[in-house]
Amino acid sequence: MNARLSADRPCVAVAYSGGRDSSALLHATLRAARDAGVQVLALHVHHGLQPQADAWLDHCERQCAAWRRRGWPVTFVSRRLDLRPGKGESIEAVARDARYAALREMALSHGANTVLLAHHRQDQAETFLLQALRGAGVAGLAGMPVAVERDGVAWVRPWLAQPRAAIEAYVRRYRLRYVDDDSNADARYARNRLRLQVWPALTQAFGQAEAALADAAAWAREAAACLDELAAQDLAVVATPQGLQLQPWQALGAARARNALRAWYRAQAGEPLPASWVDRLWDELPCVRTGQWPLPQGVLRSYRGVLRWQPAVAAAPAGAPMPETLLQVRRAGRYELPGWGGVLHVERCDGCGGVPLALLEALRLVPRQGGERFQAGAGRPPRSLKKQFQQAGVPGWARQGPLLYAGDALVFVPGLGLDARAVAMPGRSRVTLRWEPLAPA
Ligand SMILES: Nc1ncnc2c1ncn2[C@@H]1O[C@H](COP(=O)(O)OP(=O)(O)OP(=O)(O)O)[C@@H](O)[C@H]1O
Repeated sequence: MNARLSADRPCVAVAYSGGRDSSALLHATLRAARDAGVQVLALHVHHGLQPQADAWLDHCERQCAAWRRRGWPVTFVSRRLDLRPGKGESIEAVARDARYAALREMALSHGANTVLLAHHRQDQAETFLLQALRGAGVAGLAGMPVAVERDGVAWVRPWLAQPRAAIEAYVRRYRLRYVDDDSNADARYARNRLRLQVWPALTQAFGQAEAALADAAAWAREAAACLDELAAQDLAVVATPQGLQLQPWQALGAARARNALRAWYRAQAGEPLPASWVDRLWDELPCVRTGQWPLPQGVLRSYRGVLRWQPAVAAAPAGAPMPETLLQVRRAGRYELPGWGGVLHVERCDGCGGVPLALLEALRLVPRQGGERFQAGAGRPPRSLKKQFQQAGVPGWARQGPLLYAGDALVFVPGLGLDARAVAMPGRSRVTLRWEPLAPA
């Protein structure tokens, strides 16, 4: 049942599993939408994991059809998933990610950019407890946000402050029909063990547990926001485009420095730094002048008081690629050189030095062999590469890229830049070069 949505009426989506909570939320949303002239999309995801999933989809579709016959503004949309978790992947996590992706895709393709989820106060309290039992920090203890914008969709949990009992009362009051998910009794899942074995005892001994734990999550959320702000202020001082400046970073003191490190790493690597790594780096960085710490997504390297992040390159499909020996550059852009483990960036710079673009038409890419001489600036003598690297403070691992020659003329050295003799060459359409090394996967 996929009635057409009218383009000129606002539209909101509800993630409708068919369970008690989302059935109540969809019902309440429809009652409000009916009078407000809003259309409602009921989005159902069939995970394809349990034998009953077909019956749940069927129930949801029929329930929406019944509401629609009553004149309620609902449109049912569903998506079947074909989940194939990789080795060692948690099926719960794979299903959750795929569910959110499917909900997003269904909502956006039907013109809704807000999706309502039926999480309530007990869900939030449980999340807080589960995070605490995993030893989470404040960001984890903060639990779920009431509203968050992600990938073009506003995910909203209008009932996050509602006690579970209020939703049960609503379901009784309107005699709503819903499906029961048997997997909720599966004790392999931590949330189910908490719900079945711990929650009844906890609430019996502490009557206010649900409200108190949800309040604690709200405090943690506020604290996490303060820590993010503090990290941003500290990083404005101790982080530069080169990396984290270790001396001022240590001077922040343990708590602030570790908080800043976590935020800096997240910004660099796009994922959180595990707590054990924060401890390790805090212990080791002050004692090591030059060091490297390989992580799954790349490598952290310290050199001359600066901590840098080098992301890993994607693994080559078959064996390591051979270093490229020739490169034709006819326009500005990004030239990937997997054999050299990096990317050459060619950027236009008319009127600001640089080398003529025409010089780069047939570049030779050559490894260091010793004895090369590089001229760092106009009027300065060419000197050995080794001396130039030392003087410029280029760490050993950043000296690995290819030397670029036009004929026999050295044009560019990763870490040092353009040779002044090439810069002196006449020609229009000038460009600068930049080498971005990528760590091996
Ligand atoms: N298969 C699904 N299809 C659509 N939305 C879903 C699905 N599963 C979960 N959701 C949405 O995510 C919310 C949280 O899901 P979760 O499984 O944690 O809760 P639940 O207690 O099973 O909720 P409900 O009682 O509504 O099924 C649900 O209330 C619903 O809004």
